[in-house]
Amino acid sequence: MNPVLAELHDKARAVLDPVHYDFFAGGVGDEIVLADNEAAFRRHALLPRVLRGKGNSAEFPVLISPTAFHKLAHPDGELATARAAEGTVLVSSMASTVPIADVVAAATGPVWFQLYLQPDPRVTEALVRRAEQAGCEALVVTVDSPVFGRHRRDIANEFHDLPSGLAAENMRDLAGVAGPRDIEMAAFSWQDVDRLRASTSLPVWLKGVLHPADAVLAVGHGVAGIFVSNHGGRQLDVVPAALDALPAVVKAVGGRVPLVLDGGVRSGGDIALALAMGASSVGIGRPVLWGLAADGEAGVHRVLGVLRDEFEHVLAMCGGELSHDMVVARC
Ligand SMILES: Cc1cc2nc3c(=O)[nH]c(=O)nc-3n(C[C@H](O)[C@H](O)[C@H](O)COP(=O)(O)O)c2cc1C
Ligand SMILES: CCCCCCC(=O)C(=O)O
Repeated sequence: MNPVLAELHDKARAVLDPVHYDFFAGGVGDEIVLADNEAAFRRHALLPRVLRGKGNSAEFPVLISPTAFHKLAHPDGELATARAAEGTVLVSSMASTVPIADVVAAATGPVWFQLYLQPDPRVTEALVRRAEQAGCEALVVTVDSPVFGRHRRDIANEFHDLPSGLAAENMRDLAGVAGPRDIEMAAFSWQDVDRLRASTSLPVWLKGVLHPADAVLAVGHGVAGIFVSNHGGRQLDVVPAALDALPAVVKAVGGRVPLVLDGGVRSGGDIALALAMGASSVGIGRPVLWGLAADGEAGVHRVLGVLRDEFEHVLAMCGGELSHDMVVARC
């Protein structure tokens, strides 16, 4: 891990309420997948190419993945994250503690809205209208959560509710219910994706696809792109690391839509590996939360800055381009 990210993580652990630290840090079950997401990067290496006469001209291929409840990390919450995002796409969680309109107003770059489809279609519809009116540029539908993940740390800590004064602000005053509604998890189908696409002109991405057959279905159902993700090891503890699931999805999709690799990315080298293995970009979750908890907007800015700097350095060292033939197993 980049040492600046490690330092921010240590500071976040020190300043956060331990219950909230566990909510952010924890995963499902025995946290095998949580650990494996990072370990998978250590199982691969890059063979750099030389004498290509190319530098580090690529765009910064990093998105901020959606994470809930930023005001648990810092009083400025998602406003600080949005201000720090600086041109990087911010995927704002439906479970944000700041309303989406205020997140977009504070942002310096594009904001996409992460959506859990809701059993009451009127609630989903109202959320989509809210995201559109706020100026979000895409919807990211999280499809890996038919039920809540079972997080042992949260169960042991009896962490069930937000502290008083905090709420999932996007859930306020929807479909006839005054005040914030609960976010509900439920099983949906491809028809629900079709219905959502028909209801909006925004591009619709799916987040939480691991099986290549689902990736092919997603392309067939007209999605704009796919997050290859196991939700940062928070949903099911028997799945592969996100990076290990990537190659089959890359092969199945064959370049028809962009793929975001999300889970365990902690350095510029990790970003380069994911790109060489076929991702178009990567998503980062917890490092942003550590930066936010440690130092608010400046902390998130620092996280993005060190990743940008490290990625550019690695890319220059690799001859300015990354391709699948450069990836080898680490012995
Ligand atoms: C505290 C926390 C809250 C999260 N909240 C959401 C969420 O509201 N919606 C969602 O789709 N994913 C959510 N995720 C998953 C992230 O979007 C992302 O997939 C994951 O954090 C990536 O792994 P990483 O933390 O190793 O970078 C959350 C993850 C964490 C750690
Ligand atoms: C009670 C609302 C929970 C929002 C889901 C947040 C999430 O996805 C997570 O991983 O945590």
